[in-house]
Order: sequence, then structure tokens, then C-alpha cells
Amino acid sequence: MEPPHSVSFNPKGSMMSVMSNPTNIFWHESTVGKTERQNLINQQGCVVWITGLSGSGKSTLACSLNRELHSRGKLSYVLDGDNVRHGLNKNLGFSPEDRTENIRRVGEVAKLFADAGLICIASLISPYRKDRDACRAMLTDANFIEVFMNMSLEVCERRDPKGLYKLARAGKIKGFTGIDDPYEPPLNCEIMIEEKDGVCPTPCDMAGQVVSYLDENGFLHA
Ligand SMILES: Nc1ncnc2c1ncn2[C@@H]1O[C@H](COP(=O)(O)OS(=O)(=O)O)[C@@H](OP(=O)(O)O)[C@H]1O
Ligand SMILES: Nc1ncnc2c1ncn2[C@@H]1O[C@H](COP(=O)(O)OP(=O)(O)O)[C@@H](O)[C@H]1O
Repeated sequence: MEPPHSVSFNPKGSMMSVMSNPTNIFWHESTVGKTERQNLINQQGCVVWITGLSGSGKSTLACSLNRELHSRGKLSYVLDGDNVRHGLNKNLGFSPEDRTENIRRVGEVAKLFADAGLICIASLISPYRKDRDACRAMLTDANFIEVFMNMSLEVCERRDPKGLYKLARAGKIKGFTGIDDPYEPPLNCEIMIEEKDGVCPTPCDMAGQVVSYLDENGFLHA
């Protein structure tokens, strides 16, 4: 694994400073490498990054994909925006800065899971292109698989399972993605999920589309 830029700690363990060129800390290489871990579980670690509007079906796809991979004997783990915001990112809101930090942290965790050999499924709105691209840059390009839930705002708003669009339209939530905060669609995603003839693919079909990609690109074998 590549040594990243890092945080410096004093001998008592408290944080001293954050810097891009750390001093006095050293990368410690493990004696067991990624290839050995992957051979053990016969798969290639990667990140499947699912992006799209609230209500576009990110969590539904993440769950369905996770289940399908599990049934094929493949190890995967879901990092869902809503869930991660209950723990690791509970101190973050929805300002542009907080969203960027939310995505950065999840990107770093996803990178660790991929290094462990897992197929890490990250499902977050991740509305800003530069933040998603920064996560892509944390991995070798092929190991970051961006899945765009290309559902119209109309579809998402019609679904509105949590009633958040209604609140946003009523002005009771400020800065809601797609209403008064931007969503920047990917320019070069690996996979696009979209309606055909006005019909949305089923969760099973959406997962199938991603599994086919993983299979064709060698991720389901070491
Ligand atoms: N202002 C605003 N904008 C968008 N979404 C909001 C907002 N406030 C709360 N929520 C709820 O938070 C969920 C999105 O969290 P994420 O971590 O995926 O968002 S982000 O990637 O940091 O933009 C999102 O969940 P999903 O509907 O599953 O996408 C919403 O339920
Ligand atoms: N492919 C689909 N077909 C029909 N309904 C769907 C589909 N995917 C998601 N839904 C429904 O749309 C709503 C939002 O889905 P969800 O996965 O929670 O979206 P997100 O995680 O992007 O907010 C849920 O009620 C879900 O059951």
C-alpha cells in the first residue's frame, strides 16, 4: 500500500499537526500484502462508488449488490452515507465543506477496505465531482468503479421515502441536493443505471449490471 500524507503524533499520542509532507512519522510496511489477501479470498479488492440524488436508489442497489456478491461467495461491505453519518461522520452536516470532508473520510475508509481485498460499496450522494475524483485518485484508476444513478429529479421527488424533498420544497430544509444545492453528474463513470422507456430497472437488474462489470473486469477472481 502507498504511504499517504499524514498526521503527526507526539509521544503521548495527541495530534500535533496535519501536513502533506510529514516529518518524524514513517510508513510501516506489512509483511502480508494485498495480493496474498486477495489470493486467500479469490477476488480483487476495489471500490464501487454509487453516486446520485437522494431517492435515486443508491442504498437499494448497494444492498442488492451486497447480497448478490455474498451469494456468490464474494466478500463485500457497504459504506452508506446515512449510516456513516451516525458514527464516523456524526460531526458533519451538509455545508459544501462538510460534504467534502464526508466524502474524503469515506474515500479513505473505502481505500482501506479495498486494500484488505474486499469489494467496498460506497453509496453516498457525493454531489461534487471534484470530491469523487479525489477518491478515485486515492486508488489505482481501474479499482475505482463509479456508478451513476441517473434518475431524474422528478422520479426521486415522486419517491421521496423520507419526506425530505417535501420539506426542502417548503423551505424547511436549506441546501438540499437537487433543490437548492447542486448535483454534478459524472462525466466518465464506469456504469450508468437509468430508466429505459420510462421504466426503472429492478434492484436485481441493477445489481446484475454491476456484477457483470466486476466479472468482466476480473474482480471476482484473484
Ligand atoms: N441537505 C441535504 N441534502 C441532501 N441529503 C440530505 C440533506 N439533509 C439530510 N439529507 C439526508 O442525508 C443523506 C445524504 O447523506 P450523504 O452522506 O450521502 O450526503 S453527501 O454525500 O455528503 O452529500 C440523504 O440520504 P439518501 O436519501 O439516502 O441519499 C438524506 O436522507
Ligand atoms: N429500482 C427501483 N425500482 C423501484 N423503486 C426503487 C428502486 N430503487 C429504489 N427504489 C425505491 O426508491 C426509494 C429510494 O431508494 P433508496 O435506495 O433509499 O435511494 P437513495 O439511497 O438514493 O436515497 C425507496 O423507497 C426504494 O424502495
